[in-house]
Amino acid sequence: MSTATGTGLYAPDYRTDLPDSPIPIFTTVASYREWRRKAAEERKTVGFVPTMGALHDGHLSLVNHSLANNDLTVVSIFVNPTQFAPHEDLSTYPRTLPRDLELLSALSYMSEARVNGTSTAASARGSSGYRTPSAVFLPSVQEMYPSGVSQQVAAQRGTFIEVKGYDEQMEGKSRPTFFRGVATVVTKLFNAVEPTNAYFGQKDIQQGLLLRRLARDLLLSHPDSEHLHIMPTARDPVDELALSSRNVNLSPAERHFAPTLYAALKAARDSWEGGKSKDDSVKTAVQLIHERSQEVSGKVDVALDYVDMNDVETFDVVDGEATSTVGKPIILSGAIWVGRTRLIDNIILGDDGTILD
Ligand SMILES: Nc1ncnc2c1ncn2[C@@H]1O[C@H](COP(=O)(O)OP(=O)(O)OP(=O)(O)O)[C@@H](O)[C@H]1O
Ligand SMILES: CC(C)(CO)[C@@H](O)C(=O)[O-]
Ligand code: BAL
Repeated sequence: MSTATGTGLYAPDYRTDLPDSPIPIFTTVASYREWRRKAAEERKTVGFVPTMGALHDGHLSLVNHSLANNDLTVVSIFVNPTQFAPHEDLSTYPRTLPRDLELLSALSYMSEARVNGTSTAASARGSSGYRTPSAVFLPSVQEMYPSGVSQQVAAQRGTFIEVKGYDEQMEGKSRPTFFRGVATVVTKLFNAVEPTNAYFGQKDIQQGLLLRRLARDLLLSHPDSEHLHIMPTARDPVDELALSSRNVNLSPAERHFAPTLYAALKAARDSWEGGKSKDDSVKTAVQLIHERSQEVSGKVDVALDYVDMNDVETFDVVDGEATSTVGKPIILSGAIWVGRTRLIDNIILGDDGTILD
């Protein structure tokens, strides 16, 4: 696999060196559109799971949701340079395409028609009743950014999308150019892929909600905001660490510590649901992270980025002493550095059924 060193963007050129895969791979927008046109002629629904690769069971849970609810399922793998700040980990972001393709190829969903033993299988693959991922979209950096690309906002040229007022809290506060990059690339991916439904993970809750707003504000139809689904976070079955591509970068000691973030959020949730103020609830989480980091001092470097509670609609920070917001959905989220790996997680307090699918 060659590296497009000329761009300095650590972009493998998959068009020249593609691993074998039983799933059709489209490396250009034109070739994908040809396939998409046929799907439209056949009136097939298309589910879409955008990813940056290094797939894990969290991604696969999104793909399984798509397989269950659409005739066809497209997965994109694109490590988007513009959502990484210049000092962030674009160069070391895990890239595991051959394994990603193997994992996707092993997925299979038995459609209801097959389960019920009827012969009217609404299947994506002939009449067998089994649905498997239909296509992998693997665009190049050059095609995704025809006007050129830079991680430095000041040096960027061409069209970028910003979702004003919703990209500066929580993750946006720590990563001020992150959502500009995400909103831009996802708009491009939506334009190329033209999905009926798109699937995102709760682990990146601000991203999912911001993209719903983008779909609404830009009057998108593929997908419209109601077809942009946010699915629950998949976790390690034993210690509940949120699955994440970057977890592979954790040392054994760091991996052991990593579930502390979710434990801290759960402690804050219990405090809040027990009637304590927002300030006290957040303090409970921060205290737990602090105590556990003392226990591993000298072995694991831990740095708290933030723990906060934000309104699910406006993303405004919940008023410090208020308990009057109980009953209204709130994002309780946090980020910590464990060694050189930044972990994020969240819990929705009082989800009223409008946030997660
Ligand atoms: N544990 C998870 N459960 C459900 N969805 C997830 C999980 N982790 C990631 N996703 C979702 O998968 C999609 C692609 O995410 P991405 O490729 O960035 O993986 P990631 O694990 O979030 O990587 P990173 O290490 O960058 O956080 C996003 O919609 C993301 O929210
Ligand atoms: C949505 C996304 C694929 C855009 O690059 C990325 O932010 C991610 O994987 O969460
Ligand atoms: N899932 C979030 C991708 C990122 O951190 O860049």
